[in-house]
Amino acid sequence: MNVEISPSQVRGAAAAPPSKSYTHRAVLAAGYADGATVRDPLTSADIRATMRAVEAFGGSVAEEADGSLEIEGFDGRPDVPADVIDCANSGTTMRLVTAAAALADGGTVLTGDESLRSRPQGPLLDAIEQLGGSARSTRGNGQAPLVIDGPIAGGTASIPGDVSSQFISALLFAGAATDEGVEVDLETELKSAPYVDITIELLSAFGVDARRTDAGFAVDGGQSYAPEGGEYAVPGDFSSMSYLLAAGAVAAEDGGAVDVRGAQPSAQGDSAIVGVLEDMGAAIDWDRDAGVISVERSDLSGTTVDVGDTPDLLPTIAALGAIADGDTRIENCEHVRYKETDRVSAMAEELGKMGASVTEERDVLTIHGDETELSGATVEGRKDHRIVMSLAVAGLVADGPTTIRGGEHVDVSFPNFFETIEELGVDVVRDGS
Ligand SMILES: O=C(O)C1=C[C@@H](OP(=O)(O)O)[C@@H](O)[C@H](O)C1
Ligand SMILES: C=C(OP(=O)(O)O)C(=O)O
Repeated sequence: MNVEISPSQVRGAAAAPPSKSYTHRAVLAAGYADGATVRDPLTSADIRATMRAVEAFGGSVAEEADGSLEIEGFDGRPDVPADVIDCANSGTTMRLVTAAAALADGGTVLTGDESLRSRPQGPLLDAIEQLGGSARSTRGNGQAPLVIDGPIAGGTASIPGDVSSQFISALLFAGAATDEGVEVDLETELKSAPYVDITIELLSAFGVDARRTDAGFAVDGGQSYAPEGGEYAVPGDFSSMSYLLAAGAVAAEDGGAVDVRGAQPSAQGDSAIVGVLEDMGAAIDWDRDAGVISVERSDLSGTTVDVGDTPDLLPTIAALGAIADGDTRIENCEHVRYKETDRVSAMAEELGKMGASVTEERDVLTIHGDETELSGATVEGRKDHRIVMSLAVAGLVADGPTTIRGGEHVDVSFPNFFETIEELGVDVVRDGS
């Protein structure tokens, strides 16, 4: 689907979708449990991949009329799946489910779409081997399709921390259900660290204790998953909010504001978007008790941001940088190249098509706002939800309409993104409709 965004002003209130990271974890944790109710879940393509995995392991997932999920679990011992598990476009699913598969008494085969089959899995496969399982990439290149044979008993695994934090989250989830527990020793500095904090917070809500150690992380074995009261409620998603807040900061109508609801504090590192916008000069206010962030249109200036902890914010910050005055330097971003697409190159090239002046280095992306006049263009969403949504923000203030190819990929994390921005006042035209 092509989506055309015309320069627009925005105003009013919007609800953030529920967090993708928390929903994946809650669905899988309910699977590890005897069962649980997950309230306010995100329903999206990536989450459906995790639901399919829970079912493949012998659980069941039913969506209730109020949107909550009634999940029957596999109680710490996954069945050997009757078929290949298709993780589609979801890295979180593939990593968390690979480690769960290592608990099954037999083999599991995991695959995904072309993008997911190009993303790194090798360090997690090595870790499973260190824990006594067998784990291999069918092509021997560290990428899916993957074949995992369990069960593992637990032990110590060392792993690099700078490829994906999801490997560590996966080992903590599975480690709690092993006999011996799992210690994860980090071989390098940890990137995307707040996502492991999300894991520890979620595990704790399910009665599972995991902790930081001097060497990395550890979880005792023999623990049972059970959320208090049998249910868990998912908070709002700050990565998704970043597009709405950015839209308000660049295009709120004079005297008006954009209010984003669902912004209760949690372990999400991407709440850093509020500070980034503040640093760029946005008039932004976060009422943490009410869970509402209000932002007004402001003249933005460039800033320097380290995205080591917040890789998913890179596309949003790059779009903001193309609108701001001066240089915006996005540092520590090499791991952002291992996502649905290489997002560092993708943003450099697609914003470039709109007239942005950008310098791309391996670990740094600099957008030269002073040398940039954004004009409408046809841009490629790269089958990547975050590239699509960020380019839509840039399109709000470009000179003329911007056509984004592949708009349907927002289905991965924010299925009603275009409806939401339309309600805020954005002129959106889908496929000539
Ligand atoms: O654990 C998670 O929920 C996620 C971790 C991050 O990935 P990496 O740890 O691979 O950087 C992030 O980019 C992804 O969108 C979600
Ligand atoms: C990288 C992302 O997710 P995943 O790793 O689950 O594919 C994302 O949502 O930006």
